[in-house]
Order: sequence, then structure tokens, then C-alpha cells
Amino acid sequence: MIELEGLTKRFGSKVAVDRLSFTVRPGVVTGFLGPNGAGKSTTMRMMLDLDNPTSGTVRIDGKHYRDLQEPLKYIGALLDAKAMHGGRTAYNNLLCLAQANRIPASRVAEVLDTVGLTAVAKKKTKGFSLGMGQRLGIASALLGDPEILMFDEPVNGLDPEGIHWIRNLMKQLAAEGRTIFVSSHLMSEMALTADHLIVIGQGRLLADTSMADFIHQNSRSYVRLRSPQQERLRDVLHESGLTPVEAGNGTLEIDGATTEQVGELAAEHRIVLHELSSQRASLEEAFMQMTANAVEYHAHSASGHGPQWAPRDKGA
Ligand SMILES: Nc1ncnc2c1ncn2[C@@H]1O[C@H](COP(=O)(O)OP(=O)(O)OP(=O)(O)O)[C@@H](O)[C@H]1O
Repeated sequence: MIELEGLTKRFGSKVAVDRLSFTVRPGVVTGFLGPNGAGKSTTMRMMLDLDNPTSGTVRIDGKHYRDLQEPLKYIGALLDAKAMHGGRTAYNNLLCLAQANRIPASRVAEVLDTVGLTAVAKKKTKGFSLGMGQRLGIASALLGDPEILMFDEPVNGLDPEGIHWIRNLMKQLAAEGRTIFVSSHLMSEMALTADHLIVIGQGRLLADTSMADFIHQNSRSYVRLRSPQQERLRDVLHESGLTPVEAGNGTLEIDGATTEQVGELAAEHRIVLHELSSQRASLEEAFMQMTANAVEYHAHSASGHGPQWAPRDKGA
């Protein structure tokens, strides 16, 4: 378990992390979301004692990081996959880390196997692709067999097979009862991986909720339908107090209705339906909706000369 209480970090006059309090629990994958510059990396660095908080605390299984004996056995992290020694082989990079943390050398081969790098174990890492570097970074996080794992943008540079692999790995580690904390900008991927979400904007906590509740609370849900008898259907819907809206391609959308309600109404009036579905916005839409006012930079698209980045008004 990771517990943050009033965690704050200032860089000069810039408040990068602003009184963050939340708990990352075991047994689930917790996604960490926020627009660029929201303070995610700074928060993760403070969790690992790589940055000192200006105020507030982080506890790892009830203790400060610096009080953990052999911390890699408590918490493993992938923050910067390029942080390996390029002149050393994959095996030797991990062996050095293992020896420095009193982890048995036999564990190196195990984690190389877990991440699929056994065949290149004896190759120097400077020749590694981005994806291989990510896998090696994940191997180093797993080295101490920790109960808590933290991944900053783990799918960065991975191909579809690699993305699928890391998704399953995180789910499997969570199912083993471990605490998994992961940041990503890839919303579609996060939607498939995380059970719980922590969302921050401009250093502040915006949401600490389940994935399902987050999408439910921050997006529109509606019923979509198509019928070859659209005029008649519209009349029937209106008579029942519903307000269908034309959505193009012969499709109607109705807010505040259920598929059961609309389906039964259509059947009652012997109206043929070619489509009847319940629609919910994606995590990406919900995220954009929630963080709209917490994005540091927005593109001006009206110029016709490509995006120009400009600071947004940072009121409340
Ligand atoms: N060492 C530093 N000195 C000064 N400002 C910093 C420093 N590190 C981060 N910041 C600022 O703190 C804010 C939060 O940065 P951080 O990298 O934690 O955000 P992030 O959510 O990880 O962003 P991204 O999604 O772009 O990686 C940003 O405004 C950044 O410019």
C-alpha cells in the first residue's frame, strides 16, 4: 500500500504537486492520469524518495522510503527506461542491481525470462530498441519480487504484442495481491488495464474513483437507434416524453432513456429497429471533460497554420 498525505512540491514559485492525499491499494491496478505537466512524474519521484517533498508525507507499507531496509524488496519502479548502463549487458545491469540490494543472482535469469529478454541477456544494452529498454526496466522493477510496483508510461515504445504483454503482466501482478500503480497517456490502454483511477490536474487531486464510476460521472450516456420507420418512431418517442436527436446516417440518439424502454416501445407499436444500443463515452472523452480546465497548454486550431501552444488561463 502507498499512502500520500498532503504531499506538496514547489520548484521556486511553481507548485508542481499541491497537497495530494490518496491511498494506492493492493490487489488492483491503479491508473495515474493527468495532462502534461500535471505533476505525475514529480509525485512518483517523491514516492521513491528521489525528490524531497516541500511538505507532506509518503508511506510505503506504513514506512518512509528511507526507513525501508532493502527497498527493492518492497517497491519496484520503472521510471526512466534509459537509466541503464549502455556499456553493460542486460544480464550485468541486473546483476549489479541485484548485488547492491542483496538479491540472489539466480533472480536475474528469472526476471529476464519473465520479460522475454533471455535471448539477448548477453548483449550490451546500448544497442537495445526502445521496447527492449522498457522490458529491461520492467525486469529491474521485478528484481526484488516487491509487493508494490510503480510504472511510469510502461507501454512507451512497445509494439502491440508488447503492450498486450505488459497489460496482462500488470493484471496478473495485481491478481497476486500486489499494489500496482501505473501512469499512461494512452487512454484506450488505461481503460483496458486499470480498475481504479487517480486523476490529477495542476498538481491537485481531481478524482480518486473506480474506472466505471469515473466514466459514469464524467461522460454522457445515451441510447442510439436506427429504424427504417424513422418518422413513425420519432412520433412514438415524442408521445412517450422522449426527445430523439438526429445524429446523421439515419441514426437517432436519446439522452435519459434505456434500451429496454425504447425496445419495448418500438415492439408495442410494431416498429422495426435495425440498431438499438446503449452508448457510453470512452475514458478518453471522460478524461478530456474532467481535465478541460486543468490543462496547462491548449492548441489554437483556428489559425490554419497548425497548432500554436499557449498557456491557458489557470484560474481555479
Ligand atoms: N526539476 C524541476 N524544476 C522546475 N520545474 C519542474 C521540475 N520538474 C518538474 N517541474 C515542473 O513541475 C510540473 C509538473 O511536472 P511533471 O513532470 O511532474 O508532470 P507530469 O504530469 O509528469 O507531466 P508529463 O505528463 O508531461 O510527463 C511541470 O510544470 C514541470 O515543468
